[in-house]
Amino acid sequence: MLSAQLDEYLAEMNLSATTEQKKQLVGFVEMLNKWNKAYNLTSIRDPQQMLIRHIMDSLAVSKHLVGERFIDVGTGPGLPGIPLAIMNPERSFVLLDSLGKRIRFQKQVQHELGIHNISSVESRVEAFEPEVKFDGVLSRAFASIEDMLHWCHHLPSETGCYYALKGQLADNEMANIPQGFEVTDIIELQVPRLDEQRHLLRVIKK
Ligand SMILES: C[S@@+](CC[C@H](N)C(=O)[O-])C[C@H]1O[C@@H](n2cnc3c(N)ncnc32)[C@H](O)[C@@H]1O
Repeated sequence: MLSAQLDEYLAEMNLSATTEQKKQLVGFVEMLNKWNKAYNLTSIRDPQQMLIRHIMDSLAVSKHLVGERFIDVGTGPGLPGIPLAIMNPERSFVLLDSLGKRIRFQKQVQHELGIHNISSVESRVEAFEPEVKFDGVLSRAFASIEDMLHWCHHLPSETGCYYALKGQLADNEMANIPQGFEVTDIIELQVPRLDEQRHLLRVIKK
């Protein structure tokens, strides 16, 4: 059931996946569903809705990414980082969250599903000092854009940028982009079976 739906949604989004990648995406939904009862990972309880609201929602940004090294800050159970890592095996993803139980879940996903291009870090983002900076700093449902840019100012490389996954854009949020940063793109995203606004904001340091 889930895999038939996944095939349909991937085709609608014009994304192609190998049998192994599809197995991993469905496996991730199944693990979210199983661990959710004990770990409270997401308020969405129905696996079919998880597929739409978590997996496809994350994958909607896949074709807009540029570069090789990414960090997903406030990733929670690994969103959007894990679906993006599965579909972009040539890129690496650091999944950062301050809550230990979410990190434990991600490590189990990595182990059970054999995802080799992710590493999980338990830290507050403000305290995390990476050895090598990132081409892309991603976040979904993490903070206002203003706070995200303040807290993550030390993470992108010279040519790196921020990708903020947003629902409806709030005027006051857009008016509060801190000095020294510039929104270069506002991209409307389409997620199959989701009749809600989704946007991707790309921001650079000026
Ligand atoms: C609402 S959840 C969003 C999870 C996921 N990105 C998603 O889209 O479902 C926000 C996450 O940010 C984490 N978080 C909040 N403040 C943080 C900080 N300063 N540093 C690292 N993680 C933080 C929380 O532990 C939580 O898992």
